[in-house]
Amino acid sequence: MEKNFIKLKDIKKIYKMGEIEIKALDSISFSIDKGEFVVVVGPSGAGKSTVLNILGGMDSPTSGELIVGDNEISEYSSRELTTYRRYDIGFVFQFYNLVQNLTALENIELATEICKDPLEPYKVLEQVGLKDRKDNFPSQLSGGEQQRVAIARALAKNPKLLLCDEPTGALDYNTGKSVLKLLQDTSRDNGMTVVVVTHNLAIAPMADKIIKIKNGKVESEEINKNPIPVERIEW
Ligand SMILES: Nc1ncnc2c1ncn2[C@@H]1O[C@H](COP(=O)(O)OP(=O)(O)OP(=O)(O)O)[C@@H](O)[C@H]1O
Repeated sequence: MEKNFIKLKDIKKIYKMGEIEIKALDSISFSIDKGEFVVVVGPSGAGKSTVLNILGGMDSPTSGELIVGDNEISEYSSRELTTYRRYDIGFVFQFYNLVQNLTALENIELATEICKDPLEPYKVLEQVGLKDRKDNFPSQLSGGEQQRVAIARALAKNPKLLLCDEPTGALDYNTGKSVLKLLQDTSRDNGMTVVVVTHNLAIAPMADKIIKIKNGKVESEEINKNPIPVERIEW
């Protein structure tokens, strides 16, 4: 595992709303190794989504540094950030965000069209257990299946980093578990660096590293030497 592949140093994010300043992130520092499965957990409003958006180049810090590999992302222009989002980052959102008039396979193909070194869309669909559903539209798939397509779409880009914002937020208990298992297996089997943001502290034991965030600060950072397979976690 490449140590400290991603580094956040004293990241602050202040949103100005007229006279009012909202400190979403108040000097956040932590690092992520290559291939690590990281869970970022904290209560609503803690700053989790802001961390994820900065990691993914969707937002820029007010101050501080974000380094990914040898690149200082926090210095990037908006054009460079576009390239970074396109080539280096896979996103998985709570509500899947699939294109409704494209099939499962077409959704994945569309994403790979703008990439440098994508994986074969059908193979990735097979990997997430959905090859038989390739010609189905999102409305013909269950929530869990749609989220699997969304994960396949993110993975097919062959990103350096997979970012997931409450990926099980819209799923029932067992479906949520199987989606988390897919993410955990993907990290293990493909050496993929995965960051999952959630308010559900119960899933923390499945992670290699747990970052707890509260009021825009890192409350604790814990390395888990023995991550538990998600199927053995109950909540
Ligand atoms: N674009 C924005 N403009 C103004 N304030 C914002 C903006 N985005 C986030 N905030 C504020 O920053 C703080 C952190 O928000 P963030 O969405 O990162 O929290 P979160 O931990 O992801 O919460 P949740 O679990 O509810 O999604 C909140 O007080 C939020 O209102």
